[in-house]
Amino acid sequence: MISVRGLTKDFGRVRAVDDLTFDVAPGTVTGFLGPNGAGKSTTMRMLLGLDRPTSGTATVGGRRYAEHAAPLREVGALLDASAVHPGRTGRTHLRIAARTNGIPLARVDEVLDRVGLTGAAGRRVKGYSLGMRQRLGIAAALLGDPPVLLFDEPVNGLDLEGVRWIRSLFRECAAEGRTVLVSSHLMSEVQLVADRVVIIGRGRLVADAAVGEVVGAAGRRVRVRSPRADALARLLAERGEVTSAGPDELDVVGLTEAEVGTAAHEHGLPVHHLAEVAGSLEAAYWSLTEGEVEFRGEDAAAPEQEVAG
Ligand SMILES: Nc1ncnc2c1ncn2[C@@H]1O[C@H](COP(=O)(O)OP(=O)(O)OP(=O)(O)O)[C@@H](O)[C@H]1O
Repeated sequence: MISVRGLTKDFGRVRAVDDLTFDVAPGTVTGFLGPNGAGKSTTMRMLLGLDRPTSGTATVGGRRYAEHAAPLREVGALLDASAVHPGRTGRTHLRIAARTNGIPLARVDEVLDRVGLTGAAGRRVKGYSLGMRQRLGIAAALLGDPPVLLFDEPVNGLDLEGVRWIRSLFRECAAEGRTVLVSSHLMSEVQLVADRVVIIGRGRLVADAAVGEVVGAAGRRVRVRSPRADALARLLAERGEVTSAGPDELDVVGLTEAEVGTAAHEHGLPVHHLAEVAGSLEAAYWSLTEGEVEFRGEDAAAPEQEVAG
């Protein structure tokens, strides 16, 4: 269980985290989202005792990091996969961590196996690819078999197979009853793997809810294509909210597929395509964090996903 209460962190005049309160429950994967500079890393660092809160508390299992007798057994974290001595082998890196934390050495080979690094364990880390370093960082996080896991941008540097692997690892960890908090800027990735999301902007809480709830709030719509889109738009505008989605294409909010199809049919307007479009986490994220972003391109449009059928 992760518990954040009134957490605030100032760096000089910059308020990086601003009165943040949320919980992350065991048995779930929770995505931790926010624009660059929103305060995700700072929050994670405070959970790990690496930064001291200006006020408020960040606890794991009911205690601050420093209050745990054996912190690696309580919380495992992947923050910066490059923070490993390059001259050491992967196995040596983990053995040192095990020894200094009173963890049996036999655990080292178990976690190497779990992250698929057994074959490379005897090689020096400087020869590792970015993906292998990520795997080593994840092995270190799992070393103490902790009930709470924190991952900061864990997908960075992983290839497609690595991404699939890490997705299933998160799910397995949650199924084992662990609390898994994963920060990411890859919205589609989070939508695939997370049960819940905590979204922050400028250090403040923007959303803390189930993924489905957040996506639902972004609003589903019906997309319809017709060679007589103008006439159809006039007709549908009497009943719902209609916007142009491209040449001959409309998006309709407030009507079902059946209502759009029936209305078109009744007025003899041809329809070449008709489908419900699901709101994506990305669309929800943009609408929730609008105004929370300090630096953003002019046309950061949010792509949507079409629901099959
Ligand atoms: N050690 C520090 N000294 C001064 N300012 C800092 C420090 N660490 C973070 N900040 C500032 O605090 C704010 C939050 O940064 P943080 O790295 O926590 O955001 P983030 O959400 O993790 O962003 P990103 O996705 O870019 O990693 C930013 O304005 C950042 O510049």
